[in-house]
Amino acid sequence: MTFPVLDLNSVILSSIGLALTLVLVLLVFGAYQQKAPVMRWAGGLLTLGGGYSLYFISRVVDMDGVRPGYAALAMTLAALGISIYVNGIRMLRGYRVYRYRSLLVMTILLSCNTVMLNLHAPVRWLILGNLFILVWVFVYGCRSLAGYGTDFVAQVFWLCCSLFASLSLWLVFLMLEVVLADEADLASFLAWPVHAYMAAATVLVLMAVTSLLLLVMNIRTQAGLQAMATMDSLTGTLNRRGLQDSANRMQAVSQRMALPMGMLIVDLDYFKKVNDVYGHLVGDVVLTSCAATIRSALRGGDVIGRYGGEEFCILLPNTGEQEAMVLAERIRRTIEKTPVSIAGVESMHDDTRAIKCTVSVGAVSSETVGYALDGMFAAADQNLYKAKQHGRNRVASNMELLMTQLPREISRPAKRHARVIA
Ligand SMILES: Nc1nc2c(ncn2[C@@H]2O[C@H](COP(=O)(O)OP(=O)(O)OP(=O)(O)O)[C@@H](O)[C@H]2O)c(=O)[nH]1
Repeated sequence: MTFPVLDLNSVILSSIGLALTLVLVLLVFGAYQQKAPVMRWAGGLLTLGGGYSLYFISRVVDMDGVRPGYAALAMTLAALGISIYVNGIRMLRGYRVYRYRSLLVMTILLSCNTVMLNLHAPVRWLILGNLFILVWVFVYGCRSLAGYGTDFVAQVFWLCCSLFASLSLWLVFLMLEVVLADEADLASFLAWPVHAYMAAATVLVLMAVTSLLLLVMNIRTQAGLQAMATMDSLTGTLNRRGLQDSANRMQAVSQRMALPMGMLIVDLDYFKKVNDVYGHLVGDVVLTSCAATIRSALRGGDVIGRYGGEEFCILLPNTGEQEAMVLAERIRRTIEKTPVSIAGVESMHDDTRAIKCTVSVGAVSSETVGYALDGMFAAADQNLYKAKQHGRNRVASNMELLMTQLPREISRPAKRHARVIA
């Protein structure tokens, strides 16, 4: 077995490359530490540009054998540029910078280049090898930007993007080789290797795929933002804004179709005590759990949202006041008989395992107050106040003689507990 002879030029160039890279890395990750992220981003682009300029210079100037060394150095700089670029974007987006990983990539790149140079590998091999690493750096960086590998579509998107980028670069190299060659003419252009055409076709396909994926990602982002803007993060119900949107839609449809629309405002009783006695963590668990319990008592089509701190509003399509009362009573009873488990939650009373909760409900429907939403909200609030005034853990509506008008499902328990107030 014969060992390759060390090429002095390559070793010197690689060492210069290593030193330069280290200096640049230190510069960027050290001195730039306190400066604006956009500096890193711009620095990355500049380094990238510098790397490729160096490569092109090495292609134009005839340097007898030294050329591969320059190509390797240029590619290393290019990878460094991409690395800084990705880190710059990470900073702009408020993520942590990959310091040591970037250094690792640079070291691997330089080691590979040095080995390849000492093996007297042809320039094209060197370019391909480096492009491969560039792809890796780019994919790795972009993967992290796309959310640490959680979103498959984002991953595929960035993979396609990086393949697209590296294939495009390769095509540019091939094209420049033809243009820079002495015999550059149409014949030599047409005599391009088949793989160049294949690469071109792949680039086009990748372009289409990436555009499509970008579209999907944008739609998803839009949907995510929409959800974030209209959802209450604690309870998973709609927030006030989402509730208002839904109420507007439901009101418009109900009015157009001359259907009744119901509304309930459900308020947890003595919730302040829960917070004071058990702490806010338990309070949050109670809120979340009650929201889930209320949701379980609703029908498909009913809409629930968090109206205030411990208040929920429920919109009921095609529901008159009697039916609204039935539902309100069902919610009241369900909450009453479903204690909230707080096992495992950090509490100020470690011996308590479950908390019994009750709710008061104000019910209203368009039948008694009309379709104007402000009027409905106000009336439901007033009824809630009435329920609280009469001792809590009960339901109140605008209707008179409610007890006799209620259907059987509610009238018996309602009579028994005398909790429904007209
Ligand atoms: N843990 C927690 N507490 C909240 C949240 N939002 C509001 N609160 C608390 O809910 C409590 C509401 O107290 P009050 O308005 O006095 O109502 P209450 O104690 O339920 O009394 P009544 O409604 O009259 O029965 C306050 O202590 C708020 O701090 C929340 O998101 N999490």
